[in-house]
Amino acid sequence: MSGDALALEGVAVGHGGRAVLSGVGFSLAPGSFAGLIGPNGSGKTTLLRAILGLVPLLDGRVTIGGRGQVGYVPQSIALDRFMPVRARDVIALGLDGHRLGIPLPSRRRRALVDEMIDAVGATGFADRRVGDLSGGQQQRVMIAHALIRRPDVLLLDEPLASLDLRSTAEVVSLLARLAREAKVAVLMSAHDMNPLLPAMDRIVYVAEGRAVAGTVAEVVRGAVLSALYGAHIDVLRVHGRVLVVAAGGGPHDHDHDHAHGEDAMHVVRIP
Ligand SMILES: Nc1ncnc2c1ncn2[C@@H]1O[C@H](COP(=O)(O)OP(=O)(O)OP(=O)(O)O)[C@@H](O)[C@H]1O
Repeated sequence: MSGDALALEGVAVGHGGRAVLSGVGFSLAPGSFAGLIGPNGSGKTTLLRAILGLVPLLDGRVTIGGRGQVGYVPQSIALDRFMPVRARDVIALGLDGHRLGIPLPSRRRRALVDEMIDAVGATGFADRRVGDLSGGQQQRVMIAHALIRRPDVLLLDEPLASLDLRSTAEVVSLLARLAREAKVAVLMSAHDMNPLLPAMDRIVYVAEGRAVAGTVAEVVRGAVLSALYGAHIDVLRVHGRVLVVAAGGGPHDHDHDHAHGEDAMHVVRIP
């Protein structure tokens, strides 16, 4: 653990005593940017919620470094379109989370909020109602909300879902820069690793109840993923994108098959 922002050892998580994932072990240094990648239903949300302490561990240990602070951007942010709350108010609410005792003086508060607005590039829309903002702008607001208390670890659950290509690339590079500059370890889940490839220092790949972790070069390999899936997997690199290809079964249009395991992401089946 020494010096790590986050360390998991032999972690098992699940629901109602039944494990969804087990034997999960990895650590993240401060300032690192990691992707938690896996098919729909593989346990990404459950693992993030377990790191937060919202789901009990069935086994193993989670250690948070530094001051032990974790920030979280949950999967779906239901922002009421007509809620009369400005982006800067949502960011300021992040300061109040668990704060007992004396509130911050308002000038100090405003300075912290302005600093965060600047850090996430929200200056142009900080005074607009959150409900009127685009998905990418709302994501920036929620990232600022989670970061304002300077957590040691920032967890984000599918922050790229529902963003267009351009906002996706912008949010990924923003998170990678914030990780480095704020020395926070960022762990974000995604079912497609491709948007994260330019930025990811580490990948935690979950499937079939287990996880493998390391650098992209170590993990995203046919032999490693075949062992994880328990089936022959090829990793193809096409025009800078990674395709994870499983032999067997019929050809799949994975965009229309979100209900089933690996087919719901970047796994293509070759007959
Ligand atoms: N509260 C719950 N009670 C019982 N089972 C649950 C609960 N939440 C999730 N599960 C089950 O645990 C498994 C993992 O779900 P989880 O939401 O962690 O996966 P995920 O990888 O985040 O999926 P997605 O990408 O679709 O969000 C699934 O089989 C799901 O049905």
